[in-house]
Amino acid sequence: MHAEIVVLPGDGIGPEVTAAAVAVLRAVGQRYRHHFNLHEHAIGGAAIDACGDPLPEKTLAACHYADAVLLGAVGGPKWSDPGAKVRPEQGLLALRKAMGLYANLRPVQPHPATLGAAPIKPHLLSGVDLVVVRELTGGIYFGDKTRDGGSASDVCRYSVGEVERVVRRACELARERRRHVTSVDKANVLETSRLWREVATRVARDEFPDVTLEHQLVDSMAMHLLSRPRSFDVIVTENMFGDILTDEASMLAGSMGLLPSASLGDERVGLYEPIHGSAPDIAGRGIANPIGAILSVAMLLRHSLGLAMEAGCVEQAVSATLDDGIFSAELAHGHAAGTREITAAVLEHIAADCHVAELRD
Ligand SMILES: NC(=O)c1ccc[n+]([C@@H]2O[C@H](COP(=O)([O-])OP(=O)(O)OC[C@H]3O[C@@H](n4cnc5c(N)ncnc54)[C@H](O)[C@@H]3O)[C@@H](O)[C@H]2O)c1
Ligand SMILES: CC(C)[C@H](C(=O)O)[C@@H](O)C(=O)O
Ligand SMILES: [Mg+2]
Repeated sequence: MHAEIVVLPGDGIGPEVTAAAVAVLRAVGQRYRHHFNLHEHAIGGAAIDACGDPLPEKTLAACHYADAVLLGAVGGPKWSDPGAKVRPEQGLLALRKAMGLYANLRPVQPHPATLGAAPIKPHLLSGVDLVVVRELTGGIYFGDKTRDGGSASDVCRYSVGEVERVVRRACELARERRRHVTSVDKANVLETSRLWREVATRVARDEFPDVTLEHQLVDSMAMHLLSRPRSFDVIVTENMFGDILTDEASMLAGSMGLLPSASLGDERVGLYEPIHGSAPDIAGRGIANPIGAILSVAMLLRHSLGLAMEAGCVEQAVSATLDDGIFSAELAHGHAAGTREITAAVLEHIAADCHVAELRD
C-alpha cells in the first residue's frame, strides 16, 4: 500500500525517539513491500525557533493531507518562561483540535520482563491489560483563559456531544475487549463531571447494553489504579484527568518511555505519539527509551493504515527485545542499553521473526 506519513520530531528527546520509530516504520515498509512516503515538518519549540509559530501553516497543511502523523514530543525549558507569549505545547494542542482528534487511546500492558522494574508489587501487575480513552479536544485545556491582575481563570466546559462521542468510542473499544468501562470524573464537585456522568450512563445503557459501566471519582481512582489495576479494562475520562492518570499508569508498565498513544477522530487519519514529553533532563544523551515511540508506530499501522499483521509484527519485536533483557537506563539494573541499541534489537527481531507470506516460499 501507499501511505503519506507526516513526521513531527519536535523537541528534546522527540527527535531521538522519532528517529527510532521512523527506522522501524521503514523496516516494516521494506519487509512487507509498502510505500510509506515520509514528510518531516517542524512543530513545537523547533518551529518557534524556525518561524515563531509552534504550528506553522505548512505543518498543519501537511497533516491535513496525510494518512497518519507520527510525533515525538514538544516543549522544554528554553521556551517555558512564564511570561512567554507563545509556547511549544500550544502547537500540539492546536494540531489535535484542528484534526478533530477527540479520543486519545493510551494502552497499558506491563511486559512480564519489566515487572521487577515497576515500583509496584509484581503480583498486582501480572495480567494487567487496560486502555485509557482520554478526551482530547475539550475541557479545561480548551476553555477560555483569563489573566487579570492578581487572578487567573481556566474555564472547563464540555457539551453533551463531546461526551457522547468519546464515551461511544470507549464502549466500542470495550466490545472488542472484556466489555467493561470505567468512567472517571469528579461528579461530587464539578458540574462538567455531573454532565459527563449523566451522558456516560445514558450512552452505555441505551447503546451498549452488553457493556458494563462503572463510575469512579478521579481521586480514589488514582489509588485504585495502583492497588487493583487488573480490575480495569477500558477507562474513559476527560482531558486533564486522563493526562494525569496515564502518567501514573506508566508506572504499572515501569517507565514513561514505554507507553504509546493514538489520537483518533471520526476519520481514519490519526496522530501517534508516545505519552511522555521532551524529557529535557536526559535529552541529547542517547539514552531515551524509544519503545513508546516504536509502539506508537504499531498503533499507526493498525488504526490509520489497517495493517494489523504489520502492527503485530512490531509489537512482537518489542516484546522479544524486552524478553532479551535489553532495557534502557530507567529500567535496567545492570547494563543499560541506549536508544540506538534498543532500536537495533527491535529491527533485528523484525528482520528475523516477521514473516511475509509470499517471501516464505
Ligand atoms: N506529547 C508531548 O509532546 C508532551 C508530553 C508530555 C510533556 N511534554 C512537555 O515535555 C516537557 C518536559 O515535561 P516533563 O519533564 O514534565 O515530562 P517528561 O515526560 O518529559 O519527563 C518526565 C520524566 O520521565 C522521563 N522520561 C520521559 N520519557 C522518557 C523516555 N522515553 N525514556 C526514558 N525516560 C523518559 C524523563 O527523563 C523525566 O524524568 C514539558 O515542556 C512538557 O510540556 C510534552
Ligand atoms: C504537552 C502537553 C500539552 C500534553 C497534554 O497535556 O496533553 C502532554 O502532557 C501529553 O500527555 O500529551
Ligand atoms: Mg501528559
